[in-house]
Amino acid sequence: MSQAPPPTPGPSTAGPPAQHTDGVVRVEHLTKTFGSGPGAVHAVHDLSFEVRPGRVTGFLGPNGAGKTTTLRMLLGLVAPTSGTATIGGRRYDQIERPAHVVGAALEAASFHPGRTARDHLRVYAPQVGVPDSRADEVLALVGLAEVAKRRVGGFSLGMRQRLALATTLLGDPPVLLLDEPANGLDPEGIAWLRGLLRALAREGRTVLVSSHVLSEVEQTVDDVVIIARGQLVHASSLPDLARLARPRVSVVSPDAAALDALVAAHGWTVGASGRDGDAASYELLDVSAAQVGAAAFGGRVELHRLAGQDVGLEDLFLQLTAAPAQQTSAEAPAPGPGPAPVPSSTAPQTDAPAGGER
Ligand SMILES: Nc1ncnc2c1ncn2[C@@H]1O[C@H](COP(=O)(O)OP(=O)(O)OP(=O)(O)O)[C@@H](O)[C@H]1O
Repeated sequence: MSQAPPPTPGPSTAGPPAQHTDGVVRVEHLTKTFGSGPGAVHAVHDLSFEVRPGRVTGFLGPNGAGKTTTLRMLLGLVAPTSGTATIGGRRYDQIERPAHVVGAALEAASFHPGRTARDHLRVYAPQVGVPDSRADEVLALVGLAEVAKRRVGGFSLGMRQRLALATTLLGDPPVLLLDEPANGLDPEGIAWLRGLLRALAREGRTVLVSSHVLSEVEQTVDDVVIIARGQLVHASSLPDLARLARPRVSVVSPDAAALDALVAAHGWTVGASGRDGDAASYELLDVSAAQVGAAAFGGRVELHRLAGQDVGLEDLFLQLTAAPAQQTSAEAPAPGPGPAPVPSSTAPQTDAPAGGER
């Protein structure tokens, strides 16, 4: 794929200036239940978070966590059961000239296969209220200038993703909501996307990017909002999330009593423990294998296993999203400039078969 030049979407190139917005995306006690009764699907439950301008925020969660439903509520495509979702303090239906305030790319956009990339954008340009020439500007921004006259039917998934992104940029919006934009991009394309999103945030835009894989956006995002089962599990800056990743040591001794005493004497934090006859196993947190090994050697405790593990961010993400939903950002040191977390309810969720509103 060809590289796009650095993005320079300025208001002067995109028609009339956007209406004033502080660019803050705010979700407050947002709940969406599809259907009712025993078949109801609790897609989003009492979800609250805030996304700030000038930063790229990863909106993360496993498949079915409720990311797309939340984005659809922000865009007025799905009515919340309760709670509010606003952009710059307004609900989507209250925003005048919304294409100049928020650009959104949800799931795989559908394009007329017989149209060229340029024509696709020229169809939208008058609706957005920008001149035709804006089509070529945004094609250049997303690295599609060379294929502007090719029919979209022959485009790869990655090229379609770029075209979807170009469409969102037509109105030069200060807020971008992108659902899995890295989907279908090759590594070079992902590196390119990272550069573009970071440049757009540097210009002061609010950039919210959803993904079900943290590692995909780890090098792109400043902040993370992590959800699971429709509820918030963590919101902070990325460095604060990284601080939650705790080193751990797995240790096994055939002498359970001796290992119990050693663990108790050192006051190590026990993540998990088990028994097998006279043998004991422990998973210890915030301690290194070298420290445990030295203590066992000094205390003459026989060990049959000693293994240290650094918990990577992806492991942490899996742990957070696998556990019952709970707010963990309070554990993180000084939240810094990340998204403001709002504790979510820990009411149990029931996943029921889909059906109802789309
Ligand atoms: N129109 C609908 N009717 C019924 N259930 C729905 C509807 N839309 C979404 N759901 C359900 O809501 C839950 C959340 O779905 P959603 O698409 O928001 O999750 P997601 O985090 O975006 O997942 P993915 O990463 O797979 O896109 C899922 O159980 C899904 O099946």
